[in-house]
Amino acid sequence: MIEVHGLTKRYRDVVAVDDLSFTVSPGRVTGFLGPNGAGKSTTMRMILGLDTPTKGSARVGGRNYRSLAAPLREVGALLDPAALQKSRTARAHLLWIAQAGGIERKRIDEVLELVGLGKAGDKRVGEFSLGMRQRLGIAAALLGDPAVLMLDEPLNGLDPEGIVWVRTLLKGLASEGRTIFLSSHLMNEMEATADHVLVIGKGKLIADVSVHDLVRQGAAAQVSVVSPRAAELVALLEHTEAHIVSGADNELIVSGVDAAEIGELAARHGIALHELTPRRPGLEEAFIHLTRDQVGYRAKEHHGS
Ligand SMILES: Nc1ncnc2c1ncn2[C@@H]1O[C@H](COP(=O)(O)OP(=O)(O)OP(=O)(O)O)[C@@H](O)[C@H]1O
Repeated sequence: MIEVHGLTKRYRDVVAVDDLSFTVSPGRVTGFLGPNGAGKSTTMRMILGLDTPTKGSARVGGRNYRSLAAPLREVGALLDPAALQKSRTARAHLLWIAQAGGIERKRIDEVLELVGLGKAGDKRVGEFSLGMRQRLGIAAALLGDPAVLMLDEPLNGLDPEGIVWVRTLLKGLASEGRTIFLSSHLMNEMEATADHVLVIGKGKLIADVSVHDLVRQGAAAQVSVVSPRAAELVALLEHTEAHIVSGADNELIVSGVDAAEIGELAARHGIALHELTPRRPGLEEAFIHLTRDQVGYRAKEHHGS
């Protein structure tokens, strides 16, 4: 479990993390979402004792990271896959970390196999693709077989097969009862990977919600409509509750009315439809909706104070 309470980090004139409190529970994958500069990396660095909070606290398994007796066995972390010594082989890199963390040598081959680098152990890290470096970073995080995993942007640079691989790995580790915390701004990938998300903006917590609820509540349902007579359909829809979200050429994205209503309306006027598809809003839309609401709320709050 990760517990963050009132966590704050102020750099000279920037409040990177602003009075943040949350809990990351074991047994599920928790995504950490927020736009660039929202404070995700700074939060993760403070949890790992790499940055000192201006205020507040962060605990892993009930303890401050710096007071953990065997940190690699408690928390595995992937922060910056570029921070590798290029002349070292993958195995030498892992050996260096294992020795510092008091981890037995035989674990190195196990984690190399686990991340699909079994045959690349003796290759120099400098020859690795970004995806291979991510895999090596994950191998390093798993060395101590920790109960908590924290990964900053682990999907960056991975090809689709690599993304599916990380997703399957993380879900499997969560189902063993581990705490999995990963940041990403690839919303759609997060939707398929995480069970729960924490969303931050400008260092503040905006949402702490299950992916299911966020998607369900987050955005209005939309219908995609394609018709060779789209302009006429737009004119007819203007007399209904419909809201045209976007319209390009023959394609319309409509909210406020359902597919059946649009189909009936078109049929009554003899307008052919080439496509009529209800669209389930994704995490990306839900996220945009959520952050937009937050801006309005903040503005009101500011006005009143
Ligand atoms: N060492 C530092 N000195 C000064 N400002 C910093 C420092 N580290 C981070 N910041 C600032 O703190 C804010 C939060 O940065 P952080 O890297 O934590 O965000 P992030 O959510 O991880 O963003 P990204 O998705 O781009 O990685 C940014 O405004 C950043 O410029």
